Amino acid sequence: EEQEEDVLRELRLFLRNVTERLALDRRFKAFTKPVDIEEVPDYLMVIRKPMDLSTLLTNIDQHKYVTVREFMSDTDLIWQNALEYNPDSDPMDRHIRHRACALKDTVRAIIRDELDEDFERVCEEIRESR
Ligand SMILES: COC(=O)[C@H](Cc1ccco1)c1ccncc1
Repeated sequence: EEQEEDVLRELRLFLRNVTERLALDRRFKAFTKPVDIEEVPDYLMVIRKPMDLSTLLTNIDQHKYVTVREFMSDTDLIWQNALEYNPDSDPMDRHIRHRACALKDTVRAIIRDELDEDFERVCEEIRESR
């Protein structure tokens, strides 16, 4: 009902704010847009589910996320894909992996500090009711 839509609207505002703050962080530049398949032709053979910050914003606007947990599953894809596709010891791979780990830690810290657990519980109840 209307109160549920108010909750989901507030969820989308929170998720947009988090995503935009991540996209402004220079460390996460490589995560702002989909990996360029022309530049990396084998990417889709290695990575089954690409994800990036611009796609998160599109998903938010398409009402894909009803809980923060669902949003976190997609943010986890971003850094997990980077660790998987860039596993070597050369400096480039080490650099993107360090940034991937920074993205993981930053998202978790924001959610821990800024998400009220009662709010997420209400979102989970809406999810289960649908
Ligand atoms: C999330 O970004 C990536 O996984 C690409 C993979 C990639 C390899 C070559 C071109 O792009 C990346 C971009 C920048 N620096 C390292 C790796």
